[in-house]
Amino acid sequence: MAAAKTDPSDLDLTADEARAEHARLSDAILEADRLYYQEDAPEISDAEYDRLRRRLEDFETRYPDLAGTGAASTSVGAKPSEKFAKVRHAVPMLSLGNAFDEAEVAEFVARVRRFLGLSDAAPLAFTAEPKIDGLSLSLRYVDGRLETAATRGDGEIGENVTTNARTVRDIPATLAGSGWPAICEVRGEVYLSHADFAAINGRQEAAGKPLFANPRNAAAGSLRQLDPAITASRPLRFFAYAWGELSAPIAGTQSGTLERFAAWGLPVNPRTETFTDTDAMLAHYRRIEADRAGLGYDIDGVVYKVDDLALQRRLGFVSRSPRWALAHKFAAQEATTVVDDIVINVGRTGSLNPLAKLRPVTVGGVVVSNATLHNEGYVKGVGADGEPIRDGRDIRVGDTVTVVRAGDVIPKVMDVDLSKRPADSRPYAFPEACPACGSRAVRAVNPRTGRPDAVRRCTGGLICPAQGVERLKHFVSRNGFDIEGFGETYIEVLFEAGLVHQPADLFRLDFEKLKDAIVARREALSAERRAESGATEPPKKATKKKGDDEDKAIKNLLAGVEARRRVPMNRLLFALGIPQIGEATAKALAKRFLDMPTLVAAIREATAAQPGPDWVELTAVPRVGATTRDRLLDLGFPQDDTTKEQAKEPAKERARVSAVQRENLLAHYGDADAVRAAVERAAGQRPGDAYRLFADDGEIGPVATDALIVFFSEPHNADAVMALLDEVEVEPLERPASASAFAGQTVVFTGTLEKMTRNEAKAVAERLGAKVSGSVSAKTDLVVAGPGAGSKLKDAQKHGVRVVSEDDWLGMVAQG
Ligand SMILES: NC(=O)c1ccc[n+]([C@@H]2O[C@H](COP(=O)([O-])OP(=O)(O)OC[C@H]3O[C@@H](n4cnc5c(N)ncnc54)[C@H](O)[C@@H]3O)[C@@H](O)[C@H]2O)c1
Ligand SMILES: [Zn+2]
Repeated sequence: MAAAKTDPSDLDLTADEARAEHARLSDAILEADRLYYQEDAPEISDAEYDRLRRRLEDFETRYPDLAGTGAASTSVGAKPSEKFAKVRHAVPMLSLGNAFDEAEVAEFVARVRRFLGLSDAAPLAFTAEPKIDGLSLSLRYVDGRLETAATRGDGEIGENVTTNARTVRDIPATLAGSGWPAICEVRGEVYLSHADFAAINGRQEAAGKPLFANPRNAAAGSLRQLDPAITASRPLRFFAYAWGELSAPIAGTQSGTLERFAAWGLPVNPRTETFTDTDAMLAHYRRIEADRAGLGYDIDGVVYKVDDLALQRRLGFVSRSPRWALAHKFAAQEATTVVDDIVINVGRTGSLNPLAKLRPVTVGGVVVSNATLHNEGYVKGVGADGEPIRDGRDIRVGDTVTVVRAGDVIPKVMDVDLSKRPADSRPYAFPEACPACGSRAVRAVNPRTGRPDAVRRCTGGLICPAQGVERLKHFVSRNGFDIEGFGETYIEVLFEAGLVHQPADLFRLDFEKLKDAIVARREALSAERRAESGATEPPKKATKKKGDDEDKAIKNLLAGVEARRRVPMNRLLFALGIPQIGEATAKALAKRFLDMPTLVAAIREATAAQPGPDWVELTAVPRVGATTRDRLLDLGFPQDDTTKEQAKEPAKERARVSAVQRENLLAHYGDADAVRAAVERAAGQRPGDAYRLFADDGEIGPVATDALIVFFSEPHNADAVMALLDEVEVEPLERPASASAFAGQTVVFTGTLEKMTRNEAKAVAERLGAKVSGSVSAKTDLVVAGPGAGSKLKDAQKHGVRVVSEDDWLGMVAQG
């Protein structure tokens, strides 16, 4: 096969040493396979994995006695996960032989010709197809209808993912056109676009869930789900390029088959071409490699296949792969360099993102000098609790590291070469204050695991310039202050102009300042446009008419702000954008604490009455509620809750935990002794009542309590809230009136409303229990019409729906 790249030190191994090394390689490959295929979470790079495979092959060439003796020598993929039903493939799903340079491709072509007894001059066609970096899927169509979808698994037996595959839009439920065999097994690759991958990871991050390392893992993780609703929410894509069982032949060539696939509504990769000339084929490979970053999805090479299916049959298979195909992989997108510095970027959601400043190095043709280090957990080797972090790399300034680029995703630091670590290096001290605003930065405890989150976040949400724009947009948004006219653009303009840093600033705007900022922005924009179009003449003066319109718009903005100086407490709380405080929690807080000074004082008291870490951890054990927790703290963890004798004793009886709780406690702490010790420690760390007022309220709970404490402990935030309270008047909780005369009615607003904005009108109607609709039908109960109402008014008359003026409506509302 490939030119042997044997490590010279392999040459003089004793038979025992060779066997041991062979076993080590085989184990390393099987473990990497398990992590990659079963867990969708590889721990080594693809290039590194390919090196292991290649070394195993070379080893077996060098020591023929060992050939085929390790489990990895002939394995494909990994065993199907037990989570799924199994599907036996009628035709096995194999791997592909690899080539890493052009000489190996030439060798492959020569080998095929030799095997077929063809002279160098005899024509021989190959298809060249992008090698999509996703996961392969076999779709069994019976009479044109999708019957089963299965992953590759170990090549013989795959996982049944039919329900999930049906949610993938690229996969037709029925084949289009005609002429497909009654049994038609279509194979291809499920993948994710770069854009969708980024969106999924964005959502994972927002939900505090682990991020996917790359689009392939995200695609595999999304398809291999027990809950098809999750698969359906991920925009998976599909390309067809192969087949399994067919009850009748489709075409005589690979390319002909792909054409038929396309006619049946199966997506086929548009960059597939057929070549009879090796040089032209390699030129195609280079073009695809050059276009790689712009494709929008990951590919890791080009697959060449003998086009003629009769010749494919003659060529047959070697152990893991067909003899008629070859995967020509792209040059490794990785390189080794030194970390000169580690710096922190603050993300728009306040995450402290570590970035490695690298000694510049060329990776896959691009000079790289920055690479992401993901989060604090990744940079560090051990967590605050002293436990090693699962994916923690312990990366230090001065370290020699491997940098990997995948598609157009930002380069990342993968591995540290510990043998090159300077003797005086120190673990990186991750900052505990936000570099953008100086507020404290904390790692929230994950309520599901009781462990700190891998990401550290700035707590200065209301004043942090790195997050400011996002926080302010949230503040004015519909479910927050709902300030009429304040779209995202205005917030950006005012933030950039330095007029608005924190919510209170919105209420301190005046006409002149606002106008200056808007005019400056408009002039900057038109200057930019002129520079782009190369025009040289000076800007036109704004006309009088335009100026008047602008003044009117600014007045309207200010009126929108004034209209919100009175705000229900729950809206204010939600608008602050405190992590974990959604609309429901904001309502619960407003219900319990009635006004802001009372709430702030209660949070201060709760802060002083906080529990110790062991109490918090106990609280995080799933299904252990406040009542059970307190019983445990009072009475200890029971020896055994199953014997009747013990259950009779009143104390033991009261200390009982349910079977599920017991199991969860044991799973969390390890064994009964560990639970007992933890409960004892927690008993000494109980919080005061001021804390429990929040934490034991079913609607607030410990997670929100901690988030409030973190938020209000940051003086910047507390000051910003006080500044806001100086500007606005807080009303008590906003309640939906269920018994109103409008409950359950459908109301339509039309024409120009003069006393309220559309949003306000809608909010009022909804608060009274009405449904607001955009069109008039026989089901409409009431139309509120302002001046200029048109077709909706006609519709109302047609359907005999009651029509009232805005004033009438306000009168009706006032009466309830
Ligand atoms: N990082 C790790 O720990 C790790 C572990 C295992 C595997 N891997 C990666 O997987 C590769 C080997 O695994 P493999 O056997 O799954 O893949 P392979 O590279 O040997 O190629 C076979 C696969 O290519 C895919 N493919 C994409 N486009 C194709 C096309 N047009 N025609 C045919 N096949 C196409 C199919 O899914 C097929 O199963 C490694 O080279 C490595 O990149 C990485
Ligand atoms: Zn900050």
